[in-house]
Amino acid sequence: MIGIRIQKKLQLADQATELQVDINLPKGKITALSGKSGAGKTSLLKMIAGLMKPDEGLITSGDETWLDTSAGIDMPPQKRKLAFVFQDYALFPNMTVEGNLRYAAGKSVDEKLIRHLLEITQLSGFKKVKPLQLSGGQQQRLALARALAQQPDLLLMDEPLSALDLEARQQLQQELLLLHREFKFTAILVSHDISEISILASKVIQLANGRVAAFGTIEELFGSPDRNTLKLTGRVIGVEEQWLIVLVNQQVVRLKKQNQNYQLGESISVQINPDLLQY
Ligand SMILES: Nc1ncnc2c1ncn2[C@@H]1O[C@H](COP(=O)(O)OP(=O)(O)OP(=O)(O)O)[C@@H](O)[C@H]1O
Repeated sequence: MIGIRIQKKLQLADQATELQVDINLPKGKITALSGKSGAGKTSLLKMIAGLMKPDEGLITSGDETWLDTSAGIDMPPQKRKLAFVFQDYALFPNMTVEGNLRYAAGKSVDEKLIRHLLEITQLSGFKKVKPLQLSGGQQQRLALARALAQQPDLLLMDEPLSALDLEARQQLQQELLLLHREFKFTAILVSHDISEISILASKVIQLANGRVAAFGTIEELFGSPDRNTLKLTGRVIGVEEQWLIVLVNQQVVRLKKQNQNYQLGESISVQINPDLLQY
């Protein structure tokens, strides 16, 4: 488990002047971090990574303490076992695809892991190619593979797929899911995309007014009728075994099926947390 308790004075978008977060991240799961622009999502990631100093805080990863301001502990970023994937791929342009992975793996290169990562991200045929010769989707796959080659305790992803077009994005979501099934890494995923969150994350942290406004499963935040939810009309655009894919407010949402009799194109009533529809 990764324990995160931080406090920092910040001028946030919704007039709040302090970011205060106290959460325990479940191990081996992807947790989504959502909130409006300027809510403090990137700042929170930077503090976890050691790139921004909180006024007060305690961050632990298993038995390791990454930060404890009361004890004067502040582990430098390179010592914290974490990896990043950002929107802009930040790859080493002068190294080949394989070189990028080897460099990330460090001194103790696990050849089997490198081969496997190349295979699963469909980059085996591009081993000797430099990143700039790859498509956007391939570059982002390489960025993901490179992050996993580091075998981090925590993977931080800040809108990793938002620069890609819809098709590449949906494909990468599936691959990310495959990679997660295989490697069971613990991750935080900043995303504004409800369908992406519902596909990839098992829990969602919602930041608002400098606080954790909600922290729960997708169903708890998106679909529970006893919460402060909005009733909207959506159109069924996909029917899966347990899930319905619904277009609502120009967004694609994945909802648990209530019964078996849904038709493609049918209008249905859905209940959604309104805060999650305002981006
Ligand atoms: N180093 C810093 N010192 C002081 N304030 C900062 C610093 N970095 C960011 N901020 C402020 O903190 C607020 C939150 O910014 P942050 O980038 O964390 O938001 P965000 O939720 O990631 O937004 P977006 O979704 O637009 O990326 C902003 O108002 C920003 O101006």
